[in-house]
Amino acid sequence: MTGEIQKGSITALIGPNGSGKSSLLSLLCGLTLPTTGQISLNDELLTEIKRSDLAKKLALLPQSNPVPATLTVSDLVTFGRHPHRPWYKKMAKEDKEIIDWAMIETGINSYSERLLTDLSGGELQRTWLAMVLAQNTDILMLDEPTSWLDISHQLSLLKIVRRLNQQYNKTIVWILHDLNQARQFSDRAILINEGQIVNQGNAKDVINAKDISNVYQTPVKMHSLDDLQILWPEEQV
Ligand SMILES: Nc1ncnc2c1ncn2[C@@H]1O[C@H](COP(=O)(O)OP(=O)(O)OP(=O)(O)O)[C@@H](O)[C@H]1O
Repeated sequence: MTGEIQKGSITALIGPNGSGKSSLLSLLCGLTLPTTGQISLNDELLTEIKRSDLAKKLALLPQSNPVPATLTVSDLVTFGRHPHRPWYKKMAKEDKEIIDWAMIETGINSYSERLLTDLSGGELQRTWLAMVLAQNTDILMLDEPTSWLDISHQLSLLKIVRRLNQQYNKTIVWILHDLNQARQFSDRAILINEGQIVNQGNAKDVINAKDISNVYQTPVKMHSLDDLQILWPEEQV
């Protein structure tokens, strides 16, 4: 089945553990090569785009990142500029402006000189997001960006990403395990099961009780809460 990510949209990759979401994201980023099929970006085959050029078009926030002990917040965000300047060149005014912008957009500018090891989980995740943002790409790929965050920090991060999409027309592809959040914060969804795309389209259509029950092998119902519709497991303990 052919899958499509629409420019300027937020697309959620959803599916059970081990269904192939991270593998698909890795393929979309050119980190792994497809054994069959093709992936193209704006009509150009991904395999024909130089890695250094690809890094100017898309940025990936992986699922887990080791925390370098001696680095500060601004050091890490500066790494985001790497694809845009050779290691031997000093940072230009434009690099500094983009780094400052990324830190302001993610709300981390007030602690830019703190060590990464001194940050809370929520602060650290926003710092990683700022680093990815400093890469200044049109496309952001985020692998489970809200895992390990409490509900308030999850919402804060989801809102930052949605603002980046709406204000700067960033194309977002993210993996989210919370199906209600995926439904609420994404325009589109791709439902994956056992390495296959089961359904794709408008997030509100794809994330429906019937398909989710089937794919996750867990009966769920859709409930209305004010104007919000939420999925809830049918069986309560
Ligand atoms: N490097 C690899 N070599 C071999 N098999 C792999 C490799 N990476 C992942 N897999 C397998 O591919 C399948 C899909 O894994 P993947 O990590 O893409 O799933 P996922 O949907 O992202 O899962 P989760 O929600 O648990 O993160 C799994 O069965 C996994 O064991």
